[in-house]
Parts: sequence; structure tokens; C-alpha cells
Amino acid sequence: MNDDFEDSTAWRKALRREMVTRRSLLSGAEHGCLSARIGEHLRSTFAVPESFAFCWPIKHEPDLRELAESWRQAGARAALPVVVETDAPLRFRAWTATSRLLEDRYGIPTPVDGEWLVPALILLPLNGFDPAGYRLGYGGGYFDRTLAALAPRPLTVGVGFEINRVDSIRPESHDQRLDWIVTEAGAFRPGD
Ligand SMILES: Nc1nc2c(c(=O)[nH]1)N(C=O)[C@@H](CNc1ccc(C(=O)N[C@@H](CCC(=O)O)C(=O)O)cc1)CN2
Ligand SMILES: Nc1ncnc2c1ncn2[C@@H]1O[C@H](COP(=O)(O)OP(=O)(O)OP(=O)(O)O)[C@@H](O)[C@H]1O
Repeated sequence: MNDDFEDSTAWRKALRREMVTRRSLLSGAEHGCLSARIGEHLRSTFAVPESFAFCWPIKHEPDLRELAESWRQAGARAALPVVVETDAPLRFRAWTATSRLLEDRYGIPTPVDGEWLVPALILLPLNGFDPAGYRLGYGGGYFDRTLAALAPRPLTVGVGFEINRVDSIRPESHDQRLDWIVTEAGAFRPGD
């Protein structure tokens, strides 16, 4: 293993932790308010999709469960990601307010039954992000693998807080660029 590899791995690891720490310092009220603003930008930017995936919030990620329920009630099929295997693409399972969820290997509430589907739009939580449209997650590589494997590619919408914006996440060849980034400050097409 060369020094550059070790340096960038250590740098990413430190940045991942720093990003979670920044969110953990938000009060519950601030977090709720920022999440609601992201939900509003999503509602005003996108038509109700035929189907979409969102994530059950962990590590102080934006909480988009209200938006998910309102899109669902407006006719969209909602889904949550499922880690079916380590180092493999995610799959997606239909979600409703009555779905039975059990914690997966990472402690993330995950549907235990329901139909498998491929969402037309994916809301990806941004642990960190840069203005070029690259996302920093938690180091599993799950979304990168998932997007690399899906054809046609779903519309990818990163959802995060401005406090998690960085100049560059120093993207690597496997990192997938997002189509949109939505924060409390608005909806952006990366690169614009
Ligand atoms: N809310 C939510 N659900 C999600 C994701 C997400 O980013 N957010 N995922 C997006 O892909 C998938 C899960 N990916 C994850 C990948 C790693 C870890 C994790 O806890 N990693 C350890 C470090 C492990 C290591 O370094 O080997 C950690 O952060 O402590 C959690 C979730 C599917 N569900
Ligand atoms: N398409 C792919 N095929 C094979 N390996 C991949 C692919 N995409 C990413 N990886 C591997 O996954 C590992 C983690 O990637 P990365 O650091 O980008 O994760 P992340 O985006 O932070 O994680 P997550 O999406 O789970 O939150 C890296 O070692 C990378 O080589």
C-alpha cells in the first residue's frame, strides 16, 4: 500500500467523523427546521415521482420521513434501501407507514418484508458533499456500487445540510456524481 493511498484513506475517515460531529451539534429544533426546509425544496423542485427511495435517518442525517409520507399519499411508491450483502449493491424494498422494520447490521431500521423495486428517484443522505456533486458516505461504498449497477440510472438527489459542504471530497474513480443536491439553502444542479 503506498503512502498516497494511506493518506487519502485516513483523510476520508477523519472527514467522515468530522461531518457527523458537525451535525450532532445541531439542537433538535434546528435539525427539525433544516429537515423541513429540505423537504419544502424537494416538493417545489420535483414532481411527485412514480417511485422513490429515501433513507431512515441515522447519525443526525436530514429527516425526510414526512416528505416520504406526503409523496406516498400523493401516489408515489416509497422504498428504503436494504443491505443484502457486504460490499454488494443495495436493493430497495417498498415502504409504507405500517411496514415492519428491524435493525440491520449497522443498526439501521430496514424493512423485513415488502416488494423489491427499483426506484425512479433516490434521495441519498449526504454525510458530506462538494459543489461538484460528489457525496461522502460512511465508507461502505454501497450507493456507488448500486448506481454503477443500475441501468437506466435513477435520478440521484443528494440531501444534506450546508454545514456538511466541503470544497472537495477528493473524488476517486468509483465516486458517482449526483444529478442534484438539495440543502436547506435550495436545490442545485452540481456544476451550475
Ligand atoms: N440512513 C442511511 N441509511 C443507509 C445508508 C446511509 O448512508 N444512510 N447507506 C448508504 O450507503 C446504506 C448503509 N451504509 C452504511 C455504511 C457504513 C456504515 C457504518 O456504520 N460504518 C462504520 C464504519 C465501518 C468501517 O469503517 O468499516 C461507521 O461509520 O462507524 C453505516 C451504513 C444503506 N442505508
Ligand atoms: N462500483 C464499485 N465497485 C467496487 N468497489 C467499489 C465501487 N464503488 C465503491 N467501491 C469501494 O467501496 C469502498 C468505499 O467507498 P467510499 O469511500 O466512496 O464509500 P461511501 O460513499 O462513503 O459509502 P456509503 O455509500 O456506503 O455511505 C472503497 O474502497 C471503494 O473502492
